Amino acid sequence: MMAKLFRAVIMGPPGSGKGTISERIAQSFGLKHLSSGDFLRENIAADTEAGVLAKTYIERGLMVPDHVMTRLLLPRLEEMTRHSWLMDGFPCTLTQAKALNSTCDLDLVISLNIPYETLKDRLSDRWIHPGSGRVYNMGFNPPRVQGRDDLSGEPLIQHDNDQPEALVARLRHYKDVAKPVIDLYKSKGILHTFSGTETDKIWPYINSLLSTKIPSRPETDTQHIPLP
Ligand SMILES: Nc1nc2c(ncn2[C@@H]2O[C@H](COP(=O)(O)OP(=O)(O)OP(=O)(O)O)[C@@H](O)[C@H]2O)c(=O)[nH]1
Ligand SMILES: Nc1ccn([C@@H]2O[C@H](COP(=O)(O)O)[C@@H](O)[C@H]2O)c(=O)n1
Repeated sequence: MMAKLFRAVIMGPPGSGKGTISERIAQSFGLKHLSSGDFLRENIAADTEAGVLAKTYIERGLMVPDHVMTRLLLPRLEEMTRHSWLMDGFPCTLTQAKALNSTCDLDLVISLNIPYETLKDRLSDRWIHPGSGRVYNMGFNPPRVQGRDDLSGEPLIQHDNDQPEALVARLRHYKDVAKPVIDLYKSKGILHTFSGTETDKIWPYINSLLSTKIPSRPETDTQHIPLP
């Protein structure tokens, strides 16, 4: 018999650990990790119409407009009729949340609440493999060879907008746009907020919450179909 599918969203400011925690959730509970940042990078690499448009915003450190994000992501989510998934980085505005709402019913929203000083330290030490989006941190999860991606051996880069000067504006923007989204999910009774400075300390709480919501790994109960 097929298990009930589970739909979750993870929210948080830049550097709060959404990607890191999503990977752990995906591994432990078999949810498909869908990253809005990865979708954007795939579309940019493939030169799609939405990708070309999105690139002009990302290059300037700006948020991609709602209509581009929804046009890009909602069709992908609609295809995922047989998967449990965890969406990372979308929705991040009320317009995006309302659009997602009209596509599916979410079971759970995880919101990460991480102090500014922690975000600043993490991001100034974040290194990225531009080809895959794989993320490293020189203290927390360093690459095996300094400055090189573990899988491809290609050089890692840092983003200018991860540096403290740009971060203040990004965080202010996040707070403004995320507040009504958080309020919406709170009013639906599906919001769970986790605060702290270390992913390893937050993770056990998220793990036990999900253990009460997802009885078994979905891929043992559903057919596993790769993403198109
Ligand atoms: N020192 C430290 N670094 C961490 C911890 N958790 C995650 N990181 C690192 O912090 C950085 C940000 O983590 P991500 O998982 O990319 O955060 P995110 O919320 O997905 O960030 P955005 O993609 O910018 O939205 C990465 O370099 C991680 O390796 C932690 O507990 N301690
Ligand atoms: N809802 C979103 C999500 C992301 N962006 C833009 O993509 C960039 C990369 O995203 P990551 O999650 O991989 O950091 C991000 O800096 C934004 O420019 C967006 O606009 N809207």
